[in-house]
Amino acid sequence: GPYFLSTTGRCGAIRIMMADQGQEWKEILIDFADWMKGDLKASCVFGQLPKFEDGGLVLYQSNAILRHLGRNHDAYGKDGKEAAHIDMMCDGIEDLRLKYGKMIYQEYDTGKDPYIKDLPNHLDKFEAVMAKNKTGFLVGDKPSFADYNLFDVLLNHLVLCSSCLDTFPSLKSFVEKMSARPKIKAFLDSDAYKKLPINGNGKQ
Ligand SMILES: N[C@@H](CCC(=O)N[C@@H](CS(=O)(=O)O)C(=O)NCC(=O)O)C(=O)O
Repeated sequence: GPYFLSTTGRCGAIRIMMADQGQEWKEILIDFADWMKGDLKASCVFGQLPKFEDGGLVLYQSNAILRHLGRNHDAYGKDGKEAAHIDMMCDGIEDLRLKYGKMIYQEYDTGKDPYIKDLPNHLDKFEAVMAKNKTGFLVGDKPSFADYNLFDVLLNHLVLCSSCLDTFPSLKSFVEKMSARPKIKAFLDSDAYKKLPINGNGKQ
């Protein structure tokens, strides 16, 4: 099965997607001291983790890994139009992930409260898409890699602010339904998941 060298920040959606598909994987969480020695970093295409290996395939870039899993597990839409919309949603989620990461890594103490205050202006966009699609997923009528990506981002934001979905019923229901999927529930309840920090600097 797949094997990946992970960091903390951008592997949550990958793990949840593989868990939901019943895929076993091996994972090495690289610790900061080892990383700072530099030789592993020098071997990474972009000098960054996660690194994902699946048979002979070696991939970097968390969203490319999600798309690879989407293609291989029928989680990339039923046709080109759905795939395009799934790509669009994944890119929108990436924009939110970048904002969240900037706050976490660069300005947590001063930026957390303003970030939480502004958060509804970003979550309302995903609420509208989820409410309009009516299937309980972002695009089409079954989970795509964009759904696993959104689910991970929302779980992280619920740790940051437990009430952040209280005014977004479609997103709240989405999180409840995804959390209740048997293989995801088992994974989220596992010690392996619980011991993982959300972000590399320990802030959440
Ligand atoms: N666009 C890349 C970004 C990867 C990235 O930022 N990796 C960070 C770790 S994390 O933020 O994803 O947790 C890293 O390797 N940082 C170490 C370094 O840049 O030396 C992706 O999506 O995978």
